[in-house]
Amino acid sequence: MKNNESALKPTVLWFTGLSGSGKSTISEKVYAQLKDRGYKVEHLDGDAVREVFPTTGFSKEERDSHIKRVGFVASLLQKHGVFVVASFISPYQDARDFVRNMCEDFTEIHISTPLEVCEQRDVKGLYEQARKGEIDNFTGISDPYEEPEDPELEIDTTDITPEEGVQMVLEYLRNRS
Ligand SMILES: Nc1ncnc2c1ncn2[C@@H]1O[C@H](COP(=O)(O)OS(=O)(=O)O)[C@@H](OP(=O)(O)O)[C@H]1O
Ligand SMILES: Nc1ncnc2c1ncn2[C@@H]1O[C@H](COP(=O)(O)OP(=O)(O)O)[C@@H](O)[C@H]1O
Repeated sequence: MKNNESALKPTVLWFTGLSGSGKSTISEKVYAQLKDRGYKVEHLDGDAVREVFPTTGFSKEERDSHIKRVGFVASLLQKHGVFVVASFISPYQDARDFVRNMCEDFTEIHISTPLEVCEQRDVKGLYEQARKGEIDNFTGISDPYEEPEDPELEIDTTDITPEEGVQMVLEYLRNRS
């Protein structure tokens, strides 16, 4: 491994948080860092999975099935020694716990950037549409987000750079190995 660092133990790095909180930005960089260090790693992202399965909606039932399916895939990959970087809003505690219990090694990372900051960023213009009532069941506006009860790591991206967020994740992985 790079710089003779001791090997990191593969886990499912599960990024949860509001739209625009920074899940994709940080998780893509963590994915690249792990790959660069020679680890087997896969990235599962909400938007990418939903592009393949466009009929998946945003009711609790649909979100829960979607999260349990991708969680199952993540658990299989991790069991075979692959790091999994998963970024999903995954707003419900029971679905996240279901995935945690299914995985041999699970690391919940709450990207806890507050709603006001996410809404101000409005990366995709979705908050504006949700406020106008043009999108139903929008997390944080017209649908709940249940804050993780006991995440392994919490990162608020309001006043940090994406690189600082990545370093927090890598430091966590080094410390637990
Ligand atoms: N109603 C509603 N609520 C929340 N998000 C919405 C909605 N409609 C579309 N989008 C877009 O879908 C992305 C979230 O997909 P996920 O699979 O991560 O969501 S979930 O885990 O099933 O809750 C999310 O992407 P991110 O911004 O990357 O989180 C949005 O772009
Ligand atoms: N420290 C940070 N970490 C992650 N994203 C940040 C940070 N600071 C600012 N941002 C910006 O916030 C936005 C987050 O969007 P994105 O990663 O798509 O969020 P999500 O995947 O949670 O919807 C991006 O435009 C990104 O450049």
